[in-house]
Amino acid sequence: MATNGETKKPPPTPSPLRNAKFFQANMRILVTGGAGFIGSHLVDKLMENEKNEVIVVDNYFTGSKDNLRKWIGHPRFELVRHDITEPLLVEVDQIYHLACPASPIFYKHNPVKTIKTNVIGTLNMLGLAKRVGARILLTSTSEVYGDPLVHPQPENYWGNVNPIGVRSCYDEGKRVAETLMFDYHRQHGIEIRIARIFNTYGPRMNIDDGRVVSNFIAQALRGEPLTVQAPGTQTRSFCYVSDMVDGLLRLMEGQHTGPINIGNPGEFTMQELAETVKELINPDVEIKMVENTPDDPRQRKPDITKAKELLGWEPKIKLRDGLPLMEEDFRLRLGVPKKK
Ligand SMILES: NC(=O)c1ccc[n+]([C@@H]2O[C@H](COP(=O)([O-])OP(=O)(O)OC[C@H]3O[C@@H](n4cnc5c(N)ncnc54)[C@H](O)[C@@H]3O)[C@@H](O)[C@H]2O)c1
Ligand SMILES: O=c1ccn([C@@H]2O[C@H](COP(=O)(O)OP(=O)(O)O[C@H]3OC[C@@H](O)[C@H](O)[C@H]3O)[C@@H](O)[C@H]2O)c(=O)[nH]1
Repeated sequence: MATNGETKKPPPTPSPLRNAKFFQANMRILVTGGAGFIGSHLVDKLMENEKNEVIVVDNYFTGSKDNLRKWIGHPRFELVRHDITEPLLVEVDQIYHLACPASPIFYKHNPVKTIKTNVIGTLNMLGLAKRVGARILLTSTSEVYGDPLVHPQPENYWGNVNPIGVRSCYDEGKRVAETLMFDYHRQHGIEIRIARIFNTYGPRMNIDDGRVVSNFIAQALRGEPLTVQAPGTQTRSFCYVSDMVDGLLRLMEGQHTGPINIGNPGEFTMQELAETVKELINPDVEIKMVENTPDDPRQRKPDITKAKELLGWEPKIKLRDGLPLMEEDFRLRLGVPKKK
């Protein structure tokens, strides 16, 4: 009611845009680290749903705008340069929290920054989730199992991690991030989801990322020796990125907090991986044994019983089928056409 003699104004008419298609979006989703390898594939999948608006925040340490170029300028998409060690205020319904360098070379490059990203960055994202009531999913890692003494690794295995080693900024950082997620869940009722991701590969990995699959493919295409780090008998299990994204979406949409292992249980020694890459991509290339780095886990293979039972998820793409898809992307980016 106007009490001071002014004429009462009718309420403002809503903008005509309110009725436009894009304003009917009913889920606003934040993806931290969305300019990186897994993050950008996740964004592609989220953007396929016309009811999603996607906001990516990234500091471009290991990610690139190029991974998101098809979405830049799209009305349901926003890209923000932001470092998650600083607070962030955005109104969102869900948070996929991926921001963190994942390649050992990059996460060891500035270990203090890596642990800040895992601890302060995760605190900031949990603070945001609490403030706006968003559900938050953390991409944790198989590295929380350290150099595992139980094989394959189920989620109830507590791990064998060196707390003062060169990898601890990452593996202990992710363990603290998981602790923070559960403390916010128990203390503040935040809806949480934790994925423990095992080695993932696919198109868009940085060519000089330093991880084993990208190294071997780039080396094979450049005609350089494949560098197997000694002893070469250490094992890993490799999941193709589309399978990974499918697992993350099911976890976010499902009813289980996790942690849930998401990975492909096919297990290979690094020597076997090198031989497979050689056979599929360049039979003329040499395989060379080189020195390893400290605390390299000797074996790793997910027990995915929980993912199968609770999420109805299991990987579909075998290593032999995934490697050629990644080869194609690397050939384009390196300018090495396939011989006829
Ligand atoms: N790819 C794997 O094999 C694997 C395995 C286990 C866990 N993970 C986890 O999945 C997530 C994504 O991994 P990826 O392979 O896509 O790695 P990536 O390095 O390609 O992507 C990480 C992204 O986070 C961004 N980032 C890093 N620090 C940041 C900060 N402080 N603020 C804002 N942005 C920041 C990077 O610029 C990059 O775009 C990571 O959390 C990683 O720990 C990956
Ligand atoms: O050129 C290389 C690179 C690596 N390797 C070996 O390949 C194995 C895998 O190494 P990567 O650097 O690809 O990755 P890691 O398995 O050590 O860590 C990975 O797994 C868990 C995730 O959380 C991490 O983000 C991811 O990098 C290691 O045994 C390493 O010694 C080689 O033999 N040659």
